[in-house]
Amino acid sequence: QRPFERTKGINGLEKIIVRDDHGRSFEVYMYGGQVASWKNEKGEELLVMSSKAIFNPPTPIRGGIPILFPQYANTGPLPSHGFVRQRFWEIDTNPPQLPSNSYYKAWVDLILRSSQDDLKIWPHKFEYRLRVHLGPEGDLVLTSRVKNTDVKPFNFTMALHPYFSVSDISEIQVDGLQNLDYLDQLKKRTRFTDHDKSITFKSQFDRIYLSTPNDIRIVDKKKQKTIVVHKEGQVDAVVWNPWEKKVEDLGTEDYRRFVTVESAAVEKPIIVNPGQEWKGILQMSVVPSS
Ligand SMILES: O=P(O)(O)OC[C@H]1O[C@H](O)[C@H](O)[C@@H](O)[C@@H]1O
Repeated sequence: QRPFERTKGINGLEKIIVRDDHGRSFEVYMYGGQVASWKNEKGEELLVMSSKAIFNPPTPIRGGIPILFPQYANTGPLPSHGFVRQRFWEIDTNPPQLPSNSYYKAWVDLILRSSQDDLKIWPHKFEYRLRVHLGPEGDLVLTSRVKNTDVKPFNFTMALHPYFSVSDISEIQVDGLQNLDYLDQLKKRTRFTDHDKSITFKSQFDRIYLSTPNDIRIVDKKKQKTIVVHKEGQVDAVVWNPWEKKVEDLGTEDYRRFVTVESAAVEKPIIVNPGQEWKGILQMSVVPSS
């Protein structure tokens, strides 16, 4: 394994920096296990951090890739989006092997175990293992493994919430979600079917697409790039842009620079039996397009 660098980030919060041999890199904060940066070989940042992000626990960090677990949004009794984005994760020094272990060149393994306090709000013992790695082409991959270390089954909803950098929100389109059902979060999660050829953005947008294909594309004509979002083990996808809606810790013009396309499990909670493990993959790559 390439050694990773453990250093102090904003406000003294600890972060890990991982680089590969081609000059690509990513950064993960121990707080939230949250990826805060992903750069290609030219040093270009591919994710967005809010210009007003607050690096002060227990406030969640606005930007990068928050992990929303064990509850997506306010779909249950927990605080919105669960609590792991507000916990301090640890380095996983002895992670169980993944099938494709030899393929990893630049990676880090983190772990979060439920604490006594967590058990008071969500009474299920778990271990959440997160591997973040750079693939051979500079793609960023998050492998999540959630183990039930308790004596009874539990279920959860979740999402990985990347703030993808785009040239301009009004210039991009999202492809791969045509003819699917979605829950419109701006209409009390009413169910509709999307008959548009592709998604474009003209105002606030907040939808949970249900049982989607594995690949979704964010086409950015201005940048001549396409971001491919590939997901496994999480059947839904959330697409969000707040537009003019006031978000406390987001700069007023920040919404123009990002879109979130989230790998999610919302409609059908994931059930994990005692001693068993759920695995999900989110792979993000940027490819040229005309
Ligand atoms: O403000 P947060 O709790 O970080 O949530 C940010 C956003 O997350 C998701 O994308 C939801 O679909 C949105 O409804 C929500 O506004």
